[in-house]
Amino acid sequence: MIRPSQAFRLVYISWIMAKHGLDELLLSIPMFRPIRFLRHLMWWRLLRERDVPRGARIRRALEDLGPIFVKFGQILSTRRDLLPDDIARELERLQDRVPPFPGETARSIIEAAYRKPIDQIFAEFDETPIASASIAQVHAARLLGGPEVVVKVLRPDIAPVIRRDLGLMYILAGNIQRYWKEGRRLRPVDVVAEFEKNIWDELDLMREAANASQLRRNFEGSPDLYIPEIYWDYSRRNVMVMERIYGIPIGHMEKLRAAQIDFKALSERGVEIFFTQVFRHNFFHADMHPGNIFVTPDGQYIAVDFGIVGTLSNEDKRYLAENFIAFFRRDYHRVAQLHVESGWVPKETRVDEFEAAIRTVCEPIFERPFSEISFGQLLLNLFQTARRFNMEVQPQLVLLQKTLLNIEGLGRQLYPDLDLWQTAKPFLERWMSEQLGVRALANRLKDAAPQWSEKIPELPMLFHDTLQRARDGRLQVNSNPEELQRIRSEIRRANRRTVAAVVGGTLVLGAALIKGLDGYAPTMLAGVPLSSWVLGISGALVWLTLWLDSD
Ligand SMILES: Nc1ncnc2c1ncn2[C@@H]1O[C@H](COP(=O)(O)OP(=O)(O)OP(=O)(O)O)[C@@H](O)[C@H]1O
Repeated sequence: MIRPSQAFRLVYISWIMAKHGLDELLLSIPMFRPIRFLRHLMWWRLLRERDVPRGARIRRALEDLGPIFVKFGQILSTRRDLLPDDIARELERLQDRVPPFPGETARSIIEAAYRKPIDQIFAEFDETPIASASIAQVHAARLLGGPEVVVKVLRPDIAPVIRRDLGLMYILAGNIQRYWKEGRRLRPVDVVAEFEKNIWDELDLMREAANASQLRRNFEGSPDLYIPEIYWDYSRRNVMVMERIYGIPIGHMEKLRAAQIDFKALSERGVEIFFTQVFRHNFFHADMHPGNIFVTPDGQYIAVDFGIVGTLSNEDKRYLAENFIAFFRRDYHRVAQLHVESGWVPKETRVDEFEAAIRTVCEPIFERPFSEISFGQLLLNLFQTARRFNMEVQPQLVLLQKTLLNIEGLGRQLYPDLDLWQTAKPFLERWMSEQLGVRALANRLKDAAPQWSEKIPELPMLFHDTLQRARDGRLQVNSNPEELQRIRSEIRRANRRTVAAVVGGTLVLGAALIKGLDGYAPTMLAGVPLSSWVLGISGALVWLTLWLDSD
């Protein structure tokens, strides 16, 4: 059911879409058909630039619809596996820059979060933000103890706006899915659901602080990457305080050149850091846009903004590494086989057909020199192909592919001849050899060693205790209750069968004896020979026992 506030917003959305020439798209949805005539009242349709490409029109509409839609567009731009290229490229240009909220508001949010006046926390607090985005803004400050920090403050009242806009996105996505055949392929409702999860996560700065702490620990003492420290005592759900860093923004090539940075080494280090995060730490910074990366004069990277991170399962990592290696050997058969063996595509997929499809999309890529090949593009092509063969590409893999594209973009901007494969290959091959074969087994045993060293000293006592219980008849084996029940009724049945056999056998034997004696002088009971009584009763007993047995 649509609420009145949503209805107004829906009319506004329709208005904006019409303004950017997206009305055909909108009016193909039956819900909007009754207002089709409004189109003719929109005089600016006459002024509209008819030759503006559709991607640009969509981008402008999202910008007009506000920061939540802009954020949605940004995330959508990474779904190149779903979107046509022209639209994805335009959406990448969406800027998440919105007017800052007043510094005074930031101050009162901080005071409410700490329940004390701001001057009891900070010696200095700059009310003019360093940066302001749709979810939060960042202020420079200095703690009373002396260290320089930045304070990230969540936008006030952002949650209701997100809730309202998400509600509308679901309505639109539901209608697109229902009524627009071409749109169905894009799985709009799933896309909105994924966006919803991400955006709520970003509203908890404690989560971002925890991500930062984990990354900092992973790179403790590393000369390659520095992560600023989080001041936990001052971090809340809507306020986060961290060490202020100074570095040259990665996009400022002139400044990097002036600092005599070795661009080749820097770009290769970037790739290594990424692969280390994915394969060794299993935790990667997944928002690697240039605004979040800085470089120190001695060539060390610094990263900020930890709202989005990714992790991969061991299977995902194996999948990636094996696929990359097979790809670069141009062993498409192996790539196809890997997908079927691991169940990523249905078991009944024809390996030869899948192989041919992969070859078709990948061969043109290998036409170029290795130094120009993009891993991100390669993965993207693979995902697009695999999707045709019903592979559900997991969101964490899409996140990884997007980050890979960012890293490559940055790397090549720093050093256009960067040979990604040569940089990554030794790393991947080493990792694979650690996962497979004797070395992998040794590693796994080594990993399990601490548990073994705890358990082994307990073994003699355990052994002794078990034997003692067995001797005293106190040994109990715990199994699952259903299994125990099954075993119990089986034993009961066996017992009944034994009783039936013994009772039946004894009575029959008894009857035979009596019959033998009866032969000479039959003993009568109620006019029937005793042997017949015994035979009858034994038969009835055996029958009764067998009947009970059949439960
Ligand atoms: N520790 C820090 N030291 C110095 N500057 C920082 C620090 N953290 C963030 N900044 C500056 O603030 C800007 C915005 O920070 P951050 O990216 O964390 O905010 P955001 O709201 O997530 O923005 P966006 O979503 O646009 O990336 C950064 O690009 C950087 O210039």
